[in-house]
Amino acid sequence: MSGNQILSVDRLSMRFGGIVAVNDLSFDAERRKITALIGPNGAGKTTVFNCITGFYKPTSGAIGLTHDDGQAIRLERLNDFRIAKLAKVARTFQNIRLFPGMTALENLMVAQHNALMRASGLTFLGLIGAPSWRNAEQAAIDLARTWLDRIGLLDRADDAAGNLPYGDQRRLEIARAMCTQPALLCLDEPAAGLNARESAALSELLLSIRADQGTSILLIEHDMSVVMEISDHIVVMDHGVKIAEGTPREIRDDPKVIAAYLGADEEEAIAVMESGA
Ligand SMILES: Nc1ncnc2c1ncn2[C@@H]1O[C@H](COP(=O)(O)OP(=O)(O)OP(=O)(O)O)[C@@H](O)[C@H]1O
Repeated sequence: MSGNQILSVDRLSMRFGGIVAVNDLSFDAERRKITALIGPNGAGKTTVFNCITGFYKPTSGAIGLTHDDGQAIRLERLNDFRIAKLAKVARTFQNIRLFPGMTALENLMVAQHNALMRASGLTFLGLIGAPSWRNAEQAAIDLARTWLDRIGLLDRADDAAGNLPYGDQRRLEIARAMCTQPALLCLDEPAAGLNARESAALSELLLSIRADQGTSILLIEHDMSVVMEISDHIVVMDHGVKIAEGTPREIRDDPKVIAAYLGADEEEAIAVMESGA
């Protein structure tokens, strides 16, 4: 870690009645890097996302986000709307949540609703067609079209989002999140259900977002080919706790991680590794 963190999760815990979904978890995500949060089913990954994005109020712990200009924001004190607006954290969900009856372009325009409402003077300037509103609307259309182009869907701008192939819908969701111009992009299993070609396109898109926009990315993903290829840093959870963190190479060779995925203990995992299985 370079000390240039955008996100700092400090001793986060989340309980649901008797279930401890996240237990005293601490990790950092570095600015302009891709950090992956991995672990077996039920490890607590989505719960961490829900705490970061304000869908859950953590039982205890702190979640700090620091903008480029040094402004520090405590996310656990804000609701989801303010986290999106003030902290500029955007997310996607495990299940696609596009507006299926709206066009691809319209889905990207909706994402810019807050900026457009401000420019419209809360609709008045929009109603009279003021130049400031028209400029803002054109800028929103341009941004939406830029992202459609980036994901290879410009020629399908006017098609209903629900009619697009599954892999295209996944990329459209990411484009929609990017239209909010986030500082931190949180993606919950973006490769779920994708074939090998679509997964490769996704990896390419995420690497280009990191390189071109300088956006910091936090990624939950079960597809290890994607995780190992694009992550700068990996945090591994099991049963609500962090069991390892490091580079893809360090994580790949960690017996604790292999044991967690096999549902075995560490010694069995070492035996599996040594057997070359
Ligand atoms: N709202 C909730 N109420 C009760 N229990 C919950 C709630 N949300 C999550 N849990 C429990 O917390 C634990 C962690 O769940 P979580 O969905 O965070 O895991 P995950 O690592 O994201 O799993 P997966 O990879 O399967 O999506 C599970 O035991 C789950 O049943």
